[in-house]
Amino acid sequence: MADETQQGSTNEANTGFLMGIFSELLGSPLNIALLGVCGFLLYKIISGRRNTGTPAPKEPELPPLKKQDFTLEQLREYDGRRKDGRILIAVNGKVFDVTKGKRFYGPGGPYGLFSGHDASRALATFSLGEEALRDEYDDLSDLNSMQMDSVREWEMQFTEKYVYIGKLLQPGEQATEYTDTEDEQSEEKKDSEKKSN
Ligand code: HEM
Repeated sequence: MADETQQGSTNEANTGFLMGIFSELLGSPLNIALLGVCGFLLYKIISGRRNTGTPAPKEPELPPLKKQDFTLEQLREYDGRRKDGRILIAVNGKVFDVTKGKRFYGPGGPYGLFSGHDASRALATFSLGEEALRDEYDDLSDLNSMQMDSVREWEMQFTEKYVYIGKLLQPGEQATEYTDTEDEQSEEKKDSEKKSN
């Protein structure tokens, strides 16, 4: 009996706690807007993943890109709408081929605005607004240490998942002349990644 009474008050406490979180979440227009954005992103990610019944014909994989560095202008060409649909994104000064993540970064995808851009500031500040994507080279010098840690974490995630193509060049910086051996090395890395997947 005492157990039942205790159980009852624990349930009440839990319900009260959940109600508290719920009213906190819906308590301000900003929170409601953020919940809306998150819901929209989840919807986009889930609907991009959902099987429609008839499997889409598999698109041929693009040939690997030669190792090379990019200026911001050159990077912009790779937004998934031009250049055979290839998509490149820079994170913390490194350019990655994210074409295989087309459902995220392709036109209409939840993170499509990053395509052909340096996404470092947007990722560091958890922002999906245009203001986080600069037209000029962004040295990120105004970000705080937590935001810089976050950029480095994203860089690690991208390094694990996608192929690194080259550096994002600062204004006036010369592009590196990569040798064919370096290209072969990145090919070998890609092959061994494919085998381990
Ligand atoms: C709060 C709302 C958000 C929700 C619910 C959400 C949800 C998700 C989920 C479920 C995934 C994993 C998808 C998968 O692996 O299948 C994902 C990946 C990702 N999200 Fe979000 N997200 C949110 C906000 C954001 C924001 C604000 C940014 C950037 C500023 C962001 C950037 C990313 C990136 C870059 C990926 C990785 C895609 C990849 O693997 O290449 N997300 N998100």
